[in-house]
Amino acid sequence: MVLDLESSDPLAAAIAPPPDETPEQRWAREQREAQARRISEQIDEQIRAEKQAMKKRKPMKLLLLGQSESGKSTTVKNFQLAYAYDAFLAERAAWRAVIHLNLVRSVNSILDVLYRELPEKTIISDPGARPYTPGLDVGPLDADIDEEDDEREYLSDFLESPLNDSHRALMLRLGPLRMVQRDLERFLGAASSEEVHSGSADVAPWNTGGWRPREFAVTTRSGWKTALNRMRQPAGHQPSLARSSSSARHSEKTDDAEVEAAVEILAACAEDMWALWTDATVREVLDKRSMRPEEGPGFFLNDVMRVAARGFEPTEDDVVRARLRTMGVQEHRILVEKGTEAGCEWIIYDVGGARSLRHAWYPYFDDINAIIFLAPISCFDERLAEDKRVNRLQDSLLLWKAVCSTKLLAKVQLILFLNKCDLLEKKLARGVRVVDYIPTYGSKPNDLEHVSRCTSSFPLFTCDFKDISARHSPIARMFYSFLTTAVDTKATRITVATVREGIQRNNLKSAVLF
Ligand SMILES: Nc1nc2c(ncn2[C@@H]2O[C@H](COP(=O)(O)OP(=O)(O)OP(=O)(O)O)[C@@H](O)[C@H]2O)c(=O)[nH]1
Ligand SMILES: [Mg+2]
Repeated sequence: MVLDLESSDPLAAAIAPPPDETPEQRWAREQREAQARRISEQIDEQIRAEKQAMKKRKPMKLLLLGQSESGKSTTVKNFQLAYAYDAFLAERAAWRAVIHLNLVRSVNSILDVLYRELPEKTIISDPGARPYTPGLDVGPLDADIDEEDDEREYLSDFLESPLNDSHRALMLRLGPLRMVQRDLERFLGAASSEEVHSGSADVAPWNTGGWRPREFAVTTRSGWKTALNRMRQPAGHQPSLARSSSSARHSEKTDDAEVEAAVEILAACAEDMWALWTDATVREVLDKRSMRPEEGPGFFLNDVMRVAARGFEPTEDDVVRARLRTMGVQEHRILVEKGTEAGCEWIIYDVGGARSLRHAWYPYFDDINAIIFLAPISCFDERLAEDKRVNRLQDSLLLWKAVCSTKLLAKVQLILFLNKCDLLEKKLARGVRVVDYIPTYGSKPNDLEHVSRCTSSFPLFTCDFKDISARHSPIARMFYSFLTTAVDTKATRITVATVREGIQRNNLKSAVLF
């Protein structure tokens, strides 16, 4: 049988010339088709030229600013997810050790609190029961305790501790996690430590001459990229020149062995960690101390059975929620992989936000296209880790004021992300009252809508930032602000797209209308 292709292909049949086409009609059709081909070739050529131009164009430079734990690095991860997914995937496995560290840190900080509920005698009276590795310290890692309070509570707790023998046994079984924390911190380097220099470092050291030239500002050995690079080396990789000596190889082997040992200990402790987290008495003790690890950075206890399992592979969400602080300034190059702007390069500078690290920011103010300033809006009732006298929201406002008034940034687009809206909502729902921390809030409704929105009748957080921008910018500038939850990757993808397009066209529309 001969198959009539033309009649069996509906498309060919649809565009085929009519069978009774006259020579004039045929001439006209061929003219139309030639014209269509020319237009199509012109469009192809235009796209090719635009892509070429995109490649040649100067990269867009974006600087992320904000206090520590405001969500800057989390925002970078959202950019990578949206525009450099392959690069994001390449780093994903490397986050495993960081997530493990986040997990043990949560458990150890809970244990610290529980140890304070136990009379000291109880802890040391039964040392043989501790399945500890020699050299392991006993007691809390956290030195940030009010001694007097502790003693007072210790005396009363001695008489009636809510914890029983099975809690004590559980705590002892989880003891090896202290060693795991230390090993992982040593392995990941300085960025893994949450220790901050306390004291009264300036809110914006560049305004008081306290900044350093760029070459001293970049931390090459201790940032989170360095930590991740170490994790990314596959087994049997070629050692780098810097680490090719036999002692370096020896220390690499020790590191690998320690990380593997950490994985084993975590897997062995998984059920106990879950038992600790879900124990009603433990929760009561944490509540009594107003301790909410689930609202803190890098919280993975709800997923402990998955995260502590051997062979755990971090998901996208895990990576976005993982916490590793930024030291110095980290540069991320994002080559847009798809879409009309494929080939366009972005350089994102992610800075360390602690006060003691802000001296490194100033050299990056030069020659940038835009700044995203992150202010964690949920922090109205918290204090700075580096200076307990300072309210975190107040620090963000002062920092915003300093950035707005910096002359070198007068023509730079500033975009404000009022971040951590999810935590703000939870806090307000829990009954934490804004007026208790910001008396001027008065009797207005204590909900997200009123706290975060800027309206003439409820001028709170957003309005404060807007007023500062209007009053302190050297030349008039538009105010762009977004309410964000950077760990919500779906919602943040939309914000990031709006912001990226806006910066590219220098014409950003605000997501919040005023
Ligand atoms: N619940 C919640 N957590 C967030 C949000 N944004 C960031 N986080 C978490 O807050 C922690 C700190 O975020 P980072 O992005 O590391 O903060 P940073 O501003 O880079 O901090 P530094 O590097 O110290 O300057 C991480 O564990 C994030 O997962 C948010 O909107 N909601
Ligand atoms: Mg960071």
